[in-house]
Amino acid sequence: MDAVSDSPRQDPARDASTRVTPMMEQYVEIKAANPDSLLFYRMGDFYELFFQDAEIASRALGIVLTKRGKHLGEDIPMCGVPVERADEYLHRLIALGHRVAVCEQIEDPAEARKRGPKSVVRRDVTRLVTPGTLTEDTLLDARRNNYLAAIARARGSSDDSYAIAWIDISTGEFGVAERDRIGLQAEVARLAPGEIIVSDALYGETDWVPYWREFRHVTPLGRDVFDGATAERRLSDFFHVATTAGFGPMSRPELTAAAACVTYVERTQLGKRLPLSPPSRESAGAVLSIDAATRANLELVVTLSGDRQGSLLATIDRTVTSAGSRLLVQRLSAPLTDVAMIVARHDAVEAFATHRSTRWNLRDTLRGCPDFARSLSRLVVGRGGPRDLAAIRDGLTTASAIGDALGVWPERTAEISAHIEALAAINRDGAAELTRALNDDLPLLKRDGGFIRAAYAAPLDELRALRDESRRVIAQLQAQYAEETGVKALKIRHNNVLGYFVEVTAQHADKLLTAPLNQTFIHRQTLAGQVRFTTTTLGELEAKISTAGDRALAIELELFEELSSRVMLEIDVIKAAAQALAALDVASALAELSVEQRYVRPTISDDLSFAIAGGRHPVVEQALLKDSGPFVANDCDLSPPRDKGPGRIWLLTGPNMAGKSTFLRQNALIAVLAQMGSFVPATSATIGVIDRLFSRVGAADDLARGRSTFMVEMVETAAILNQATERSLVILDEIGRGTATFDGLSIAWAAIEHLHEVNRSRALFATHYHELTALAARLSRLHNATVRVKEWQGDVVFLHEVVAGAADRSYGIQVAKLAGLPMPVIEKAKVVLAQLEAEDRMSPARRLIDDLPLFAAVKPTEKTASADPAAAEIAAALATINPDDLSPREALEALYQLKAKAAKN
Ligand SMILES: Nc1ncnc2c1ncn2[C@@H]1O[C@H](COP(=O)(O)OP(=O)(O)OP(=O)(O)O)[C@@H](O)[C@H]1O
Repeated sequence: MDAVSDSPRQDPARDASTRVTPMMEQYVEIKAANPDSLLFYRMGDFYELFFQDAEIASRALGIVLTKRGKHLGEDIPMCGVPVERADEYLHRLIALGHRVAVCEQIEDPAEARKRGPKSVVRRDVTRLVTPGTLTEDTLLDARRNNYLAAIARARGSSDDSYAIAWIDISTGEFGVAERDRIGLQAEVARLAPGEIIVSDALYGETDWVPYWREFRHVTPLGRDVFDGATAERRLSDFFHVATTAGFGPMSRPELTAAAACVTYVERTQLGKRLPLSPPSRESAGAVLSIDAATRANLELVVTLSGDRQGSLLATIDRTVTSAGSRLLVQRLSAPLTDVAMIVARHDAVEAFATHRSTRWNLRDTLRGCPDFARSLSRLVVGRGGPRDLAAIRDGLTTASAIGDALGVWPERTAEISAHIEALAAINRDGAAELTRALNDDLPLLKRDGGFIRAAYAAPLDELRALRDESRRVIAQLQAQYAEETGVKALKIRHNNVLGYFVEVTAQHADKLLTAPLNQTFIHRQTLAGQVRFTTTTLGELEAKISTAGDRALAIELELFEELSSRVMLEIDVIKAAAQALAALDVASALAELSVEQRYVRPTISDDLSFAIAGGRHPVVEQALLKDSGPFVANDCDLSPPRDKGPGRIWLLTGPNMAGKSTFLRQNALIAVLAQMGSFVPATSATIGVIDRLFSRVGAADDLARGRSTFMVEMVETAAILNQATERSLVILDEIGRGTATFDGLSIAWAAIEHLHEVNRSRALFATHYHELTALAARLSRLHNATVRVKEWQGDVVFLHEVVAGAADRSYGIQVAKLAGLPMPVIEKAKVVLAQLEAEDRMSPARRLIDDLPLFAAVKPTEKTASADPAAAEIAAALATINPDDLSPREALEALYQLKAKAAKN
């Protein structure tokens, strides 16, 4: 967006000969200080936009573009939005990628008038609105965190390292982590920030430009924000601490990213100190790493088309509060890897699952609990209203009630007890004070008044009585005037221009305009049908009413500040209580889900087991329930054979539409659910903790980055083969499908061997290349599985049962028939297929599978390794390699060396 001052016609300072109105002078000065934001300039009940801002906003918002006077001889384009609807317009502008500077009147217009008739009301920008720094409920999704993320880089001699810091200013959450480039991108995918800030330098780097393009809101910022040298000081200043050491050790890029976040937040909130928690450092490996492609493919929190509906999240979300819903998203996005922590979460879910009445009571109580963490943040930045205080009151009351109820629950687990402790720390007097102070029905804005309960503050009661009394007197006065004038229809009315006035219809006006009544009634205004008057008594009454009203409001506003500052004193306790309630909501919601959907508690272990009995796909199962029928449960066992060595790979073949992709995904989803602390859709599940989850399922062109479908597929496959470890779970669906048959087959073949021999991950591999099933004879941990179908009168019937063995054919033509391809096409296809199958018996691919020695170029299987000296040498070399310590380049180098060794022998 161009700055207004960039345009010569908009900068009056450049033409000293031209006189500029004082208001325009003020506008231009403020706009010049905020060149990259649209300026909402407050004028009475409107925010006005001028010049280029007006043109942009009128187009974006579909509002009328008008003119207001002249500037340097040209019309000034202008458009405006009413103050009470500003949030709605802000939302739309932010969503379109604009930033908005909100400029308020910071003094009473009466003060300005005192300085002279031509003085302009003082104005200043009170807030910069950007996508990552929103606090208003109307601008936020209640069920998702809205993160601002800062990315900082530290140049290394071999590899650069990166840090990401993230803040949700509406809840105060603050996290930081250091990662390599791939890990960083995985974190960004997990957090899905509303806005990313980066240094100008990193933003402009050719290598990074395509990545930034994937996001709607990336804000490049100057060196001062990303300066590593001042980072520690800026961070400790923000938290008013002498040093950041108390936050735990942080690397230089982490400090830089964290400091960039707080500096940006301070800038956009113009110095207001938000109630941020100190940065909590997330070490690599603490959570299950899921790269962006896998996250998208598995549709964890949104579907591939970006909707919540249809995602795993939507399927499992039974939370009853917004804060609970947000925590569920966080947990689903970052499953744990620590066995004890996962087990503690399962304990809590089990306790609530087995005790129905406790669960139901808890959920009932939580249902009425407002989103008080967000109210707290609004109060701190001075954007809170009476309803936010009420939310704190109700939140604290709920928290105390739940703390009391669960505090005496004999079945509470260690994790539940920790939450109860947080609830017990609440100062109950605070909630009681708010209850005494606040009315039941509250206005949205504090300036509307009327939110303090009667009998809470004596001076307020007196003023209100005076105001109300005067109103009664007005009603009496109206009756008295009607009597005196004989005009029954005489009314006393009020508007903002005249204040209180006497109104009669035109036909009675003469009476009041002539003696003797004109002694009392002073003419003010004549309209088409009515004539308006005032009287001395009415004027006096009006003054009384308005001063009483103003003074009452002033007292209410004072009390509001007093109550808010009392709340601020307890900020940490209130935040901890909100978090505890969210965690209890999640645990009881997952319990509700497990009972409702027959999920079971998984066994989590430290080994490499992965044994699912009767597993179901959570999303497909619920979708099928609604329309077609029951979901067929299937087993999956990738545990190491005889419980030794690495896990297995299942090679899944089967006709189209049989359910291969569903099976692959369901096992990945079961792992995610288990490690996030949920029960799982199965009859039993044992899972050795997975460090990284990879999936390559389906792909679309990535035209934005100039990649074809096949290229995307290969990039994702390369990432898996370069990074997966023995602890990883890999899901590969139809590798090689996007290219010519032989190329595809060869790539799929080599990928399976690599997975088996080098990555040694637990893996599921679905393919249409039935030739690959022959590999099971040579790869000891490769297991063939297929999805059963029945042929019935020339048609195919899908049984969706996964059994040991290999599929013999694809039934593609039968599926095509089901899809409604015209009969002549089907018949012709059958003829072509018969011909091809006859030739295929002689095909080079067949011969290759039969002839090619599978392990000519790779390490032999572990079974024979010890007997063969060459194999032993390679095994010894391999033993010195720790894949986790290798960069992709080093891994490739190591692989070349191993191949060279194998070739030499
Ligand atoms: N276990 C199951 N029980 C019941 N229905 C299932 C099951 N698995 C899959 N289905 C149904 O079959 C449909 C096809 O499944 P899926 O897409 O997994 O097949 P596929 O074998 O991967 O097909 P293709 O090879 O054509 O990609 C699903 O949309 C679902 O409705």
